[in-house]
Amino acid sequence: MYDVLKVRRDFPILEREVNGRPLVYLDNAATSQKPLQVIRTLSRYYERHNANIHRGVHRLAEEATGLYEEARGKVARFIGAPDPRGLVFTRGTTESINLVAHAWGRKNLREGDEVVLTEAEHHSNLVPWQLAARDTGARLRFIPVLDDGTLDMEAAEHLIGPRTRLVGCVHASNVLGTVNPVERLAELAHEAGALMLVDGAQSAPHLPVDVTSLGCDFFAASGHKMLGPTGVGFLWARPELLEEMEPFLGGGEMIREVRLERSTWNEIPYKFEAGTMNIAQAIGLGAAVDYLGSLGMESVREHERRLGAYAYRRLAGVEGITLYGPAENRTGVVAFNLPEVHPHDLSQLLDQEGVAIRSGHHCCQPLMRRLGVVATARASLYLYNTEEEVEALVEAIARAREFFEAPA
Ligand SMILES: Cc1ncc(COP(=O)(O)O)c(CN[C@@H]2CONC2=O)c1O
Repeated sequence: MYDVLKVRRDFPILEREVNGRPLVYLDNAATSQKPLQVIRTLSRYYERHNANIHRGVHRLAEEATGLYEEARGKVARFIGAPDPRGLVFTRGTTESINLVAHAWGRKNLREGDEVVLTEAEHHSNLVPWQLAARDTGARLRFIPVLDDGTLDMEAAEHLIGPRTRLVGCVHASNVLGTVNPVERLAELAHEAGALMLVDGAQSAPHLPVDVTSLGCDFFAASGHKMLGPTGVGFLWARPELLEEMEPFLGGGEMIREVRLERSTWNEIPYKFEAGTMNIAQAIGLGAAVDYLGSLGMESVREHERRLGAYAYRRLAGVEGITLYGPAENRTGVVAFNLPEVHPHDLSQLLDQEGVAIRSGHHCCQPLMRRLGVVATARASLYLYNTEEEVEALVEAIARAREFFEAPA
């Protein structure tokens, strides 16, 4: 394990006050804070190495290209990808999944084919497939969520069958905190001759990920949720799939030869990196991966498992509260509701006390309907949060209730 207080000194924003109170940042599922090592990497790149990449023949361009491709290798190794050619930089999870739905989906889905998703998907692993199904005549099927927040795997075994062409599943839910059995879903998908896509937005920052042992064919994640800057994420795919897929975006870099009527494509992964990429952000993500590697993802996972269980236990002691998701095998995401306080009102009152959580549907409206609510409050912990911050949350909730119960 690592020294959390020592780690916190790497995150200057955690020293902030908000509304006259120490910031208690518990909205990490939305975006994480950034360590000085990432911030300084971005500054140093712009101060000393900034140039456009790949085509330039001058020293600066060579340095920038080297840093960018070094970042690709770091991220590939971080997720256990054997070949960095399968690592495509994107803007984030949303763009990564849209790339698959367009560049693989439009080419391979036909009338009557099925894409199996779950009731717990974030809109970015649902809407792209709705659009692909609309355009190809394919049909979407959904693995139900059980009352305890886990997936109905018996139903999954019946839903995944000879018509299935792709199974897509969120690895760790941004609402329920559930870590889903994507390895088993990948087995079921492959037995049916289908591919497996994992939405890793909430797992890559929080769990050790090895795409080979997961058995998936596509893995998508966002840099800003794993200590990196906004504007960068990645899609990992088995290189042979990328070779077969059509380009997603057309333009510079992704071409080999361009004629007026038609063009040929660059090799992977560049076929999928059209135009000037978010160079500095990708290099910043490489620094974020270095930082996470210095802590060790097993240690990050263990810290969040313990702190998440502590938060779940302390919140369960709040009278009348409804907690969503399983008590075990969860990340540090805890969604909850109080009977008499709307989550938006609660989060505003907590903000008055310096406590930052999120309220709303969390881009999971179908899951909100499954839970029988319109919205929830959500605290989401990360590697730098502490038990004292969980206590601050519980105390701020108690004061918010007093505010609403106080006679007018
Ligand atoms: C499970 C999951 N998938 C995909 C995304 C989309 O990621 P990008 O926005 O980086 O493309 C998110 C974002 N999480 C949302 C964002 O804010 N709060 C959340 O829970 C997510 O939690």
